[in-house]
Amino acid sequence: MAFSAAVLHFKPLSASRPETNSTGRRVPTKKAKARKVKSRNLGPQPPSLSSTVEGGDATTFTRLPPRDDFGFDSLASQAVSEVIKLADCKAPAAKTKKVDQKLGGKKGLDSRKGVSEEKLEVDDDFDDEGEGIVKKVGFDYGRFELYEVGSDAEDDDDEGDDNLDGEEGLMGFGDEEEEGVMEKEKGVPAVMRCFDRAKIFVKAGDGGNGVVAFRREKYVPLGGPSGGDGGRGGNVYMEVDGTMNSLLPFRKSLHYRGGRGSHGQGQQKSGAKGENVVIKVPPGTVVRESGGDVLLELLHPGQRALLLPGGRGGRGNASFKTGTNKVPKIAENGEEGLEMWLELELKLVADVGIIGVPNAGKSTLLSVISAAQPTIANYPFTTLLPNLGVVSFDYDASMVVADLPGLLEGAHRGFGLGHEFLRHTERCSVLVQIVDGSSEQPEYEFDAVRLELEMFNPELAEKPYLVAYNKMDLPEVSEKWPSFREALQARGIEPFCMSAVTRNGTQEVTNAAYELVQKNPANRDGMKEDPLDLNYVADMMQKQRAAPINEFEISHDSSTSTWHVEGAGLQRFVQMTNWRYMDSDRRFQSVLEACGVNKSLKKMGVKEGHTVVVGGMELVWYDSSADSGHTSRRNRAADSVE
Ligand SMILES: Nc1nc2c(ncn2[C@@H]2O[C@H](COP(=O)(O)OP(=O)(O)OP(=O)(O)O)[C@@H](O)[C@H]2O)c(=O)[nH]1
Ligand SMILES: [Mg+2]
Repeated sequence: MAFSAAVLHFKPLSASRPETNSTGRRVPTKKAKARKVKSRNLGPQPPSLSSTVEGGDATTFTRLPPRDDFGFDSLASQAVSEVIKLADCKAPAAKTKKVDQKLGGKKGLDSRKGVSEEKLEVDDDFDDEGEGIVKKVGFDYGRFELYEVGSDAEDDDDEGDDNLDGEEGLMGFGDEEEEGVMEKEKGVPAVMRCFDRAKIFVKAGDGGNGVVAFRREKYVPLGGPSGGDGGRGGNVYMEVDGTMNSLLPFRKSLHYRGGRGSHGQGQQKSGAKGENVVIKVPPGTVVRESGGDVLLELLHPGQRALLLPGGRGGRGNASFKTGTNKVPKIAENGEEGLEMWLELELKLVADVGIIGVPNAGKSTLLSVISAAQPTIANYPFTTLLPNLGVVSFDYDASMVVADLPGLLEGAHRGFGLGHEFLRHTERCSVLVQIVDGSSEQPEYEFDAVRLELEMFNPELAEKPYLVAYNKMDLPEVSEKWPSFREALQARGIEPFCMSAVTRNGTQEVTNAAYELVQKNPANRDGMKEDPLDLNYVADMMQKQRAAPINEFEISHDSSTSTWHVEGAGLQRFVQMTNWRYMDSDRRFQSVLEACGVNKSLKKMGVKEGHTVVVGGMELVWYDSSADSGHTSRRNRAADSVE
């Protein structure tokens, strides 16, 4: 019980050390009770739920006080917070489901039935207006312009009219229209929104606690400390799974937590490691910290990145044995695992992207040049989610081709399937633009799609591309081919013609696309760019966490006479301090002294009785140079123990 007077400046309020007598039994005192009532909880509490519960198993060898000394009130409060956490987790999921159902039901864009319902509703009211637009913009999208009218009519009539105004429709858009864009995106069915975006919560496992134990064996007197270390918490990994092609699985599972490390045991047994969590994502996934920067881009199947390392296991008392302290009664809590919210975004990784207005024959082309079997039908927006196909050539070469959903005027502002899929073209090295030969004015259609690309992202318009005029098997289409060809040749573009249905000319288009892919290694390389160190995120986190303990900041609130000492290293030290053990207090004091906290506080003018908050732990300052000096403090300390 000999406390070093020179270091005892603080007395922890929020986690009082259990009072014990020389046999290790707890002797409750009035003072101890009073202190318990006074204690305040700020931030993370040093004694954790599991340390109290699970650590109990290992205490058969120890001189720990009985559990009820320090357990139940904190246990109860922890249990409650656990329940709240679970409820919190469920709430957003339930909410999302409701919203999804609502949107799916109303807009009905994700089913064929929904599409026809929407059209019927709109056809009666807006038929005339619809035709007007078609003439103004100069090409016929068939009936799909009615989506715009329908969704606008529902949300905001005026805005809908603006958007349908031909000239403005392509170029002009002000703030009001920008707001409209947001509304448009909300109208996209959930399955499409979740196809390439997700938000998830990840948490690495907490480390297990170390324990205090002593060797008890016949014929081995004074066996010495034998408390084992806690096990490491489970890591969180992210791995690219080549068989996945969307982020839809994340709609249902939002939370990913590494397993907790087991606590140490007597006889120097270390706890087992916590279970790792591996989050599978499709190739082309971009990982961002929620609302922050890009952390990772995962492109190739099999790539595995360590995102969050599990918390370190706390050391048992066997690790604290020194020449001067052969019976250490101290062990650490396991380190808490890091946690964060992540935003995932999927950008398709394909060599060639097939773009064009709805119904142009994009899916038909993919189906004839690759083994992919996308849905093909004679109505716009058959393709809602991109399809990927691998085109193999005779000479052991292949390329990945993506059939993207139809683009229409205003797509850059979110119309039609808008932003959702323009983004996918960003990763393609080469674009193949299919022009629907059966449309009234194919040249206008060609221009409109190019304009949309440019408006969304000028870099897209600069990508190498080729033009394929489709549906040549129809007589009226082949009639228009010479004029279309001339129009494009006049602008220095040499278009291809083909019939996707009869496969005439498709081979030429694929060969030309492959040549373009080969000629543009820059794009291809850019796409396959690998971050060399996939564990960079974990390293960064680890670095932040391992901040030196002597790096801290002190702020003073004079109205409440409170001093706040903040630093990542200190915070971690406080979290890992297990206040149940007798020597923890002493170690805590000496660390504060050694890392310069006491000195800095004295310099800044801390006075006896002031509150000092260190890493969420609230303490009261006792001045060592006060009248009665060391002796009185020693007495006070002795009082509280005996
Ligand atoms: N006659 C003829 N019809 C074609 C040709 N290519 C496609 N079609 C037809 O055009 C319609 C639309 O074809 P899709 O391949 O679904 O068109 P898409 O561009 O994928 O359409 P979305 O997915 O809605 O954007 C289908 O009925 C096809 O049979 C062609 O070369 N000739
Ligand atoms: Mg399609």
